[in-house]
Amino acid sequence: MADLAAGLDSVLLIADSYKVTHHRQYPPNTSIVYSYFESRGGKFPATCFFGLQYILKRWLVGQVVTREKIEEAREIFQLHFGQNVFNEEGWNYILEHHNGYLPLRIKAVPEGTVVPTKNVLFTVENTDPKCYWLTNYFETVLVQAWYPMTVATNSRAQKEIIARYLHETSDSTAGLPFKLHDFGFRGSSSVESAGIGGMAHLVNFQGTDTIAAVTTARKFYGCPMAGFSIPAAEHSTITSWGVDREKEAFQNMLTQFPTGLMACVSDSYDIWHACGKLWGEELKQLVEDRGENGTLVVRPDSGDPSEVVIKVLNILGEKFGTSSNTKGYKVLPSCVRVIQGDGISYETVAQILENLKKSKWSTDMVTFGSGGALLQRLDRDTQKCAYKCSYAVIDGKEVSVFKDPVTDHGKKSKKGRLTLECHNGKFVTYEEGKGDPNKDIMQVVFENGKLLKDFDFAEVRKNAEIDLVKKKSDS
Ligand SMILES: O=C1OCCC/C1=C\Nc1ccccc1
Repeated sequence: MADLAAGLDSVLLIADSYKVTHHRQYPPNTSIVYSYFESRGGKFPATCFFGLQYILKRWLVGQVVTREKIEEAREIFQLHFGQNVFNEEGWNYILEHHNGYLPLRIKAVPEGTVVPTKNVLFTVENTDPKCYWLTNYFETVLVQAWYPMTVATNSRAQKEIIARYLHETSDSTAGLPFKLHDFGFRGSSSVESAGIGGMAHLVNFQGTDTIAAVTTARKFYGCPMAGFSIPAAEHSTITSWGVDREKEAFQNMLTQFPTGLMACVSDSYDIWHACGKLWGEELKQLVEDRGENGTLVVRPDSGDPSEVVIKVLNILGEKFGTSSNTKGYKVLPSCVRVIQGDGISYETVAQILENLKKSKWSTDMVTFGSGGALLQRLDRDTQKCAYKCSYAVIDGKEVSVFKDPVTDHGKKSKKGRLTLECHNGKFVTYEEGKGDPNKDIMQVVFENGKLLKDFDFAEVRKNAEIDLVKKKSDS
């Protein structure tokens, strides 16, 4: 019996089923199919392009077509369709004439680039006229780039909000990279997607608890350590001491981690008592005497985020004292801070920061954690990501290809060969080959099975930087 477990790593088996039947459906003598990927619009006006390189390296680069995979696919598709629709000849041709390398050319905007929606982001075409059917075979896995780019876009939008409030209410934006911590590992749909999405968040920030994100960045973007975390409690490590020993549990955290940052979830029973009596009185001296850079980060984890964060700050301010920064906002001594990791999303973070500002607290006193909203509560429609054929060569004649549904002209697709150019800082997509290929921002990143451009994470982060941080004038 064939090995039933195989197949989960075969490039022949990562397409939607119907694509297996598409080689028979194009016009006779089709020699080129050229398609493009865009964000047609959606929640954010611009998309931070990220994650194509992961897909290329994970699935398409190298000698990905083998005799075994062809045999296996033939067997699986015979069972799956109950008839012979598999393009064995086509795949054998790739194996025999291209030595298992995929004869495709992919041009893409540099990873991390922020591009207004409705612009081309990458193009795909076959480089061997016999393999016209290959371009759209890989739509399925290439369109999955929607996920990392949408996470990066959503995460970046929150960075802009936090940066604005930091700029308005604190002495420095230096802490910005650690202001939104990834809490999303458990709420992700799989370890792989947590790695991809967690890595996308790290394009914009440096705080994460999603270990898969740093391992994925190491493997696919050459980044030895893309994100950082600190010693932190969870409810079990506090509640296991019993309701009458929360103080002992807190004291243990202070003695086990005597220097640096340490976070302690403090809402197991009564956060007001925890802040006012335990941290603010009985353990106050220990908190203030912690070693160099010793900072206790109090973590509420329930209640209305706006109300709770401000009330926690007010109690801690009462107990540990406050001073005023150069912008006139309240700051706590460096030995204590707050992290709010419950209910944080693009929709709520602005409101919480506005309430903080109204209460005259510096944004620098708080860090945020975000889980499901950061890595999971998004879909392909958030940025309306789509892949469409815009050009073909049939019987040796070039043709523009498009759709324009009478039932939704928002789904109208672009025509012809596309280039993306930048004119006085504005991105413009040229259709019908009317652009200047020498000015195309899109670069060939993949050709005939080889990765031609390997982005490292630092380059991606630089491309994705937000304006406020770019302007040196604001420090
Ligand atoms: O609450 C959580 O849910 C799930 C993910 C991790 C997590 C908290 N971690 C943490 C890290 C650094 C400072 C504070 C908390």
